[in-house]
Amino acid sequence: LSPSNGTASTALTNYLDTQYFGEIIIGSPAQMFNVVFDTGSANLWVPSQSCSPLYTACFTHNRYDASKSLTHIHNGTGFSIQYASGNVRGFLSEDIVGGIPVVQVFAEATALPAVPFIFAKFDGVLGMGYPDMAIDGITPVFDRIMSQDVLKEQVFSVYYSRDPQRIPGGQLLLGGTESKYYTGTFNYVHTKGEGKWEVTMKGVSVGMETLFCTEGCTAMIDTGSSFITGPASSVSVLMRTIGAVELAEGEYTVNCDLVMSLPIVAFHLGGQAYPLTQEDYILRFGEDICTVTFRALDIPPPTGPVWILGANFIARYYTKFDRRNNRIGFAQAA
Ligand SMILES: CCc1nc(N)nc(N)c1-c1ccc2c(c1)N(CCCOC)[C@H](c1ccccc1)CC2
Repeated sequence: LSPSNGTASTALTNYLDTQYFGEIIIGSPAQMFNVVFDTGSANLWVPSQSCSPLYTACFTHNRYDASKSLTHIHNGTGFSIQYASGNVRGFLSEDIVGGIPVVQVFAEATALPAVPFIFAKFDGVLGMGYPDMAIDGITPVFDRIMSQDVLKEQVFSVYYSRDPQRIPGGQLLLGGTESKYYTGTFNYVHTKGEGKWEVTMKGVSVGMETLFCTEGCTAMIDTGSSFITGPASSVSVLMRTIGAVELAEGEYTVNCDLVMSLPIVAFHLGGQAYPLTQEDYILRFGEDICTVTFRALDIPPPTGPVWILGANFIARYYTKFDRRNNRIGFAQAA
């Protein structure tokens, strides 16, 4: 993250269109980590040198070694965070983070469950959510950067490529938008104003019919999720409508020969429809396995019920997260 004309850009790696992450450095001398820049959470954590080697997932990732950093400041407060796909426990530390030097309180993870972190191609997570979402009331990285007044705009934009071979696999741009990653203009939707990257969705349509969320519902725009998730009741009907079969818990596949005949699924946000074609919501693993990138996921109140629009949505719609105006902008991704 090196600020130039009031913006700072980080290239992202795209792993199989399902994981997108970029590099940050922590401490002096610099220790490098791959992290997901995650709008669904608001804390920074990386695996810790003091994570027991019994946790295979720690063993197979870069670990922060406090004893090797001259700028490390001890904290030691307990930390635990819950994601839809797994949770992480550890303790707090403080050190210099990133190219834009911010002194940041972050968590050293000492308990990293093998499922799912053994599948993570990244080491840790850098939450890009609002401060209200931050565990232990820690000021998030982006808030610390905003308070340095180095950014042209108090926004950040996310490009996720739709082809794992494409270089770069994506981009996080702090302070503005990158014109080469979108076409047309931005349509904006205001956040629900509860300190989350959440908006009111007006409906989910399959083909010409609005079948779900017909009375309105909540959608989280989540750069940390691979897929689109929705309430199990809606997603199971959606899957039956497109002829998908449930493979594992909440996971669906379709016969690859039928992919061409699949309907358009559209998400109605802020007076605009955001359609996904079968190319956008089918992942082809090899010749004959076509998985649907919608997952059934019931998130209990008060957080849920909520639809989560993840990487496969963002790959189609270049997304601008606007903290100045508490709104999210979408444009056709290039
Ligand atoms: C980024 C943190 C996070 N933040 C939010 N808001 N939601 C969720 N679900 C995650 C999360 C936690 C853990 C893992 C994850 C995602 N993964 C997906 C990366 C998505 O990269 C964009 C990978 C994966 C592989 C196999 C099966 C399930 C998941 C590794 C494990």
